[in-house]
Amino acid sequence: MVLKDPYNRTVTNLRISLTSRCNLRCIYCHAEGEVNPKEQMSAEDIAELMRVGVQFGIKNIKFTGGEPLLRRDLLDIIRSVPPGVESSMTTNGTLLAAKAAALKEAGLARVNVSLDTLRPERYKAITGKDCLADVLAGIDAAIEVGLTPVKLNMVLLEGINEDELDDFMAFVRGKRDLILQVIELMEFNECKFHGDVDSVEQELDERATRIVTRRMHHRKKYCLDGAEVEVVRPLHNTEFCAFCNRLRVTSDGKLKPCLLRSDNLVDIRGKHGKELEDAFREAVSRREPFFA
Ligand SMILES: Nc1nc2c(ncn2[C@@H]2O[C@H](COP(=O)(O)OP(=O)(O)OP(=O)(O)O)[C@@H](O)[C@H]2O)c(=O)[nH]1
Ligand code: SF4
Ligand code: SF4
Repeated sequence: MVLKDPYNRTVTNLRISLTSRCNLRCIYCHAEGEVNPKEQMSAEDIAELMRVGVQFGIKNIKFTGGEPLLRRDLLDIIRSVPPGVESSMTTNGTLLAAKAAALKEAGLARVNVSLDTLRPERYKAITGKDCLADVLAGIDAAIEVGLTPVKLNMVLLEGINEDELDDFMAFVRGKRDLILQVIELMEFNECKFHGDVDSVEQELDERATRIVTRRMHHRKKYCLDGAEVEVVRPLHNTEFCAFCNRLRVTSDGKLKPCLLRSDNLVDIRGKHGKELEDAFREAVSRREPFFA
């Protein structure tokens, strides 16, 4: 049975934050909208939630964080993804190289890697750590073992990396396993680095040889000179919200109907069986497009 919210949006995508911890300190981090959680869902609770989700029509599961690779039981969690469901993970990539093969073997389909710059000194300025080489090794390893397509998540930051768009396109050009995602910064805490995604879209509109509209969020995917570029522009974008099919789960066990709201969460801590199913239905019924 596939659940629909009151705005006729089906929910097929479950995004589970596995931890709020991270080994980086990005200047713009929104921590998936979580505010200092103290608890963490157990692997067993996550497995049960995924089974309930599948009962209600979930087809894709995304593991996020913080940094999901910091969870010691990550492989167990991936192994418990129900059959027939595609699982993927968004990671900062710093710890990926050594773990890519095991992730693939456990059943993970693909990864998205956060990478805002290809220049070591900028990487350190943005994330607080001088470890760009580790991330690049992680991307190579992910491609090598087939965690593909690997999407590079580049958050557009004014005055910091807007001049690197062509470098990023050159980086993904001709590599069928690599997709560039240019992401609009979401300002949770007054952040002054909001890059101009509209101009990027305009430029891509002019240069692209093919433009595809994805079902999810109606995101645009541009093909140009052998490079594939997707633009993620959520702010004040009513179409993005109208085609949102995602339900989030915070690392401490709350269903979160919208990334940008924290006032309508459904607590699932200690809930099992019928109670958990009811909570799932309740969370879907609380979903509203943020920008309407
Ligand atoms: N407002 C909003 N932003 C989102 C949503 N989903 C993803 N984003 C933004 O998109 C960025 C990239 O998301 P990822 O976790 O890498 O995954 P994705 O690109 O959305 O999903 P896939 O294409 O399935 O890999 C996130 O950091 C958010 O900034 C959403 O539902 N609402
Ligand atoms: S890698 Fe992601 S979770 Fe970690 S600090 Fe950066 S933005 Fe936040
Ligand atoms: S802002 Fe909320 S409703 Fe809009 S796309 Fe993001 S999660 Fe969905």
